[in-house]
Amino acid sequence: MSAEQATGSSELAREREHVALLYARLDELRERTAAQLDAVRRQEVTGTHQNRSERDAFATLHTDRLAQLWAVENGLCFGRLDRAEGDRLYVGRLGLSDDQQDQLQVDWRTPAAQAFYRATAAHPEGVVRRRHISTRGRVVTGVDDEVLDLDALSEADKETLNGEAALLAALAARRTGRMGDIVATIQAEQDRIIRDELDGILVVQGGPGTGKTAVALHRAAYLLYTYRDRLARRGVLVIGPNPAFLRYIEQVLPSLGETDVLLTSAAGLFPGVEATAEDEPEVARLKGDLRMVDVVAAAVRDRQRLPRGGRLELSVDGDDVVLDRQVVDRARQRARRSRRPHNLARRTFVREVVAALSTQIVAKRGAHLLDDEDLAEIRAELRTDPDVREALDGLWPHLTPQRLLAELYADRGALSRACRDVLTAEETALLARPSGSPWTVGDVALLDEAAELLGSDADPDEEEALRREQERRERAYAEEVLGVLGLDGYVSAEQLASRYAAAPDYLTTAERAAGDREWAFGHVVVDEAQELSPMAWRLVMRRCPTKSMTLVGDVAQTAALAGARSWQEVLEPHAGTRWRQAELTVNYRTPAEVMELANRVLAGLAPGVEPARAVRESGEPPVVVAVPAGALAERVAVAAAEEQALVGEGKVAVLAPASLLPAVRAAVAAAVPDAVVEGGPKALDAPVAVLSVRESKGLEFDSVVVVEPAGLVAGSARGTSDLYVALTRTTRRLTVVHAEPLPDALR
Ligand SMILES: Nc1ncnc2c1ncn2[C@@H]1O[C@H](COP(=O)(O)OP(=O)(O)OP(=O)(O)O)[C@@H](O)[C@H]1O
Repeated sequence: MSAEQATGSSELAREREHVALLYARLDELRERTAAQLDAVRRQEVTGTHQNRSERDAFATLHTDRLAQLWAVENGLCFGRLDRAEGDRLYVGRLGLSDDQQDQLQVDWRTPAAQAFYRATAAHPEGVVRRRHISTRGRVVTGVDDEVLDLDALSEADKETLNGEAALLAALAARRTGRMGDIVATIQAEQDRIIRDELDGILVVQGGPGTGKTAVALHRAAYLLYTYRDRLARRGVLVIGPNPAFLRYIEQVLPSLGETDVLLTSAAGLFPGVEATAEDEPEVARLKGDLRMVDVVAAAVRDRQRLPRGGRLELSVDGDDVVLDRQVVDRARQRARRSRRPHNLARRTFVREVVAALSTQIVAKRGAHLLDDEDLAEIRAELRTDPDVREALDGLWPHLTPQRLLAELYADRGALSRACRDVLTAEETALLARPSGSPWTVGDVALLDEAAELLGSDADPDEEEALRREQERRERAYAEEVLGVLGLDGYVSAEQLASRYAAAPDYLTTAERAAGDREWAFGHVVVDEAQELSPMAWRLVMRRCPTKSMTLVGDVAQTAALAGARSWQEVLEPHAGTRWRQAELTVNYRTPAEVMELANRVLAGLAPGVEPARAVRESGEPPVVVAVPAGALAERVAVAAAEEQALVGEGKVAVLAPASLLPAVRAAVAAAVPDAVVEGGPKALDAPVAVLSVRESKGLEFDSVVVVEPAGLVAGSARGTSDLYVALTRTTRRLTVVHAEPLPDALR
């Protein structure tokens, strides 16, 4: 054994000892928290409502803490800083101290840990040595040192250096189909974004593989840690491009110890609707166009009608009454003038119509024979009369956003009235579809727009009845409690009841936020933000009135026709110039050999955009295979099988243009028995997956087979972006199979 190896192994032994101490402490805290939770749970469930709510709040607290303690099992400690003052600071997934309050390690999000990510030899920030500690399970497997200040190192310390960069080791790892966290190897330009201030809109622009997704998720964890008071109650919303992508990233935040985050795709942003379908690209573009604001508003007004034929004749309890155009028109004007949303303004409309009808009845029955009570009774009768209700529903129906939109799409007449002066006849025709069609992603923003104009979902009459019933029950319960406690006279039943009504419920913040369209999040993170349409941006802005947001994306990768071409264009209507932009410039995913090819596509696509610098080479240049047209799908299947054999436990993706997908899927399914040939979350776990480029957004694989680049380019108006996205999904190997001539950039 050389002297160097000897010091290396004694350093290893020293870190093993410290890490064992950390795990022992972790186990102790887990046991203690579990015991506390157990004790809370065993408490008697009887007692006052306040006691019960306190008990539940403690139970939630301990459960969250326990979840956090379990989430940090892997890689609990990953670094050490030796500082110029002579002390040592261990950095890990959460802060730990012993019973004497001596710090054993600090959380990676604390200000003290910042130097672990930012210190360089030029700016050492008081750090002499940075040590990366690698572990497998609970065992330390290696230490890797960077010396930032050689002068400050003692002779003995100089001899304890270990080589090999932790970052490159992390990047060379096989892909598992799930994103991992990068706490141990966050780079300085990423750290600056992660720790940027909470307020305002931060746009993170970066090429493929620059860590935008990783940075966005770590920023969410950092913000929740640093601004806990402000964010824990309101929660953080993370929006990703599709369900497969959400599956891909869902473990990152819990592994960082954060649970109060709602992850959703654009399809899930309207509570109660799961948009399962996709529109044709042209339809999606139209639904994302800001002109739809006027279309939805016109559709709502179109449901506020005058009687067909000028009058409606009704019979109320034997009395004939007439609802004519003039009466309805006056009621409609008053209701519209209230400037309240449609469903709330309906109250005014109903009141006006009922007043007019009751005047007719009073005149018939003889005004001098009726007192106020009779009048109130007539009005109540009118409100509940089935004929009157039907007439009111025809003239000013109570509407949910779903009903408004579904009925609009299915009714050519209503559609052309709503789109008149706004859309062309061809555009209007694009929106038509049969009733009962599934909701599409493009509908979500329109539903939200409609919800704003319609107001509260519940029928106001029903809502009022429900509210009264709940109040009655709360009062009855409060009276009972007062009786049992013998508190009569000290507290009134009303006071007690209002206490109950204000008591919080015990869902997590994320659970409560998920079901509430009007929930205002404390911070919103949007990944692949370039894909959102102008209509979708209106929805997103409504979810965060304080406009504290992190938007990450790449305008060179935009696939949606309604998506962004520039950040200024997207944000102008919502924030003017009040937003800031940061750039990520290093590609951690795609090897230099592949980027050389992809950057030629980028140059034609976005001439001004500086390509990201690939951080490593794989030593494996891309392979281009030309085949006769008839043999394309079979050759792709052969390539997929070969790649599967080559990457072993890793992941292979075949990315094909939509027009070729059916043939490629059939061929690959026949040649590779355990391939998954449809998109969606299942594809992540498959050794070989066949996907459209859209389905592969944001994901990465050890080996990628790109099928027919010319077909990808011709496949949509943003086809060149699709090709660029496809070429940049690989972490190691790239094969291009084509029958048509290659696009110029790839020749
Ligand atoms: N500092 C880092 N340490 C280790 N791995 C990193 C680091 N930064 C990024 N990576 C890895 O690089 C890969 C690409 O990151 P990510 O998916 O976040 O990039 P992206 O910018 O969102 O890419 P795209 O726009 O192509 O979807 C991931 O595997 C990620 O874990």
